[in-house]
Amino acid sequence: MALLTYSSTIPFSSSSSSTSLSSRRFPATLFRTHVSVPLNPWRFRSRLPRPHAPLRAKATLTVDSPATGDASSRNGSPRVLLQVKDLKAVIKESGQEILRGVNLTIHEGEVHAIMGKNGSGKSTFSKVLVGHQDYDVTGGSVLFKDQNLLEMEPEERSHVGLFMSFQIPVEIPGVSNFDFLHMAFNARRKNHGLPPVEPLEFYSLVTPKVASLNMNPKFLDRNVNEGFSGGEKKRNEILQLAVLEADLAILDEIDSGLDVDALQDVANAVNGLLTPNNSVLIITHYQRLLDYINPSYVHIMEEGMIVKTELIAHPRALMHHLKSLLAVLLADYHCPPLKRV
Ligand SMILES: Nc1ncnc2c1ncn2[C@@H]1O[C@H](COP(=O)(O)OP(=O)(O)OP(=O)(O)O)[C@@H](O)[C@H]1O
Repeated sequence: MALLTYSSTIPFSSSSSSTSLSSRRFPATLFRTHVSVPLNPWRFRSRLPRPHAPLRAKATLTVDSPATGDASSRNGSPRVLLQVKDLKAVIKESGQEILRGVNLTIHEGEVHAIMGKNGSGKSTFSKVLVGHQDYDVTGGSVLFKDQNLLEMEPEERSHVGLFMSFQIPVEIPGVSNFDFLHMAFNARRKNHGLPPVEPLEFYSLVTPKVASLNMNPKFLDRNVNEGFSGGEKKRNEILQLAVLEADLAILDEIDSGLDVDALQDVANAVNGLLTPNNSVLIITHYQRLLDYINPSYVHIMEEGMIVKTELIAHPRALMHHLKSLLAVLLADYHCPPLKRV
């Protein structure tokens, strides 16, 4: 396949640990990036059948991305949802340092994946984000939608739109799935100043989501996760995510223990949840989930730090990056934002 290779400077907002460039003005926010885009052979040989999979191009960053990002203030640029700077955390009991300066910026509309060896700190990072009691934060900052996440209780974090799946989902004896989802849904509405939704109306909202996950509707009557298989628990978590419509979903190893069919259902459901206004952070050991959910960025974690970030320029993500670039250029040259015509 022919390759069109070009070098360009694009703003890169996701971060790694070793740089802390200012993102205030345009020259400082630009990073030399080499992008290899496979030319689309189907365009020139239109009689050939089209492949089902989208063409993917990989961009290799030659300069680390900045720890900071200020895109929310730029005209038309995707809003920064999560901004983690130099985050350090220890295990409360032993004082052992696990996170040694994590930097990560996630904009709305992006899918980020964190990969890394066993024990590199991936799950600790996600648990620290949701405020797990086992860890103490010893340095750095975390802003979620411009609010200091580290000052919030775990429950508040979910109310402001952070959702996390668990490697081992919890069982809640005596509470049906339906009641649990209904309660969580109304709690979120209350947090947004909206009136509660009655059970009947909620039922009509939730059943299409159950169907889209290839789940039996009877499943709603069963107690939360009680007696569920591993795959059912994972689907149930994605159902919770779909119902709660989180702004940022952290999916910690949702692929572990799933067979191919369940993996596809879960991946399809996650893809179906993505909008230009929310984001997903996937934590995984395996590439296989990323074959079904296209990440915008893949980060590699080692010894409690993100040591490498790769931009995956599949068509949807590429559009997102181009939009960011345009917004940065317009803002720096004091142009009004582009309008749809
Ligand atoms: N609550 C805890 N108590 C004791 N040790 C812990 C705790 N949490 C994390 N650790 C240790 O911190 C290190 C990082 O663990 P973490 O679960 O974050 O790694 P991971 O990258 O998610 O690994 P895996 O891919 O195996 O899930 C490991 O050595 C682990 O044993």
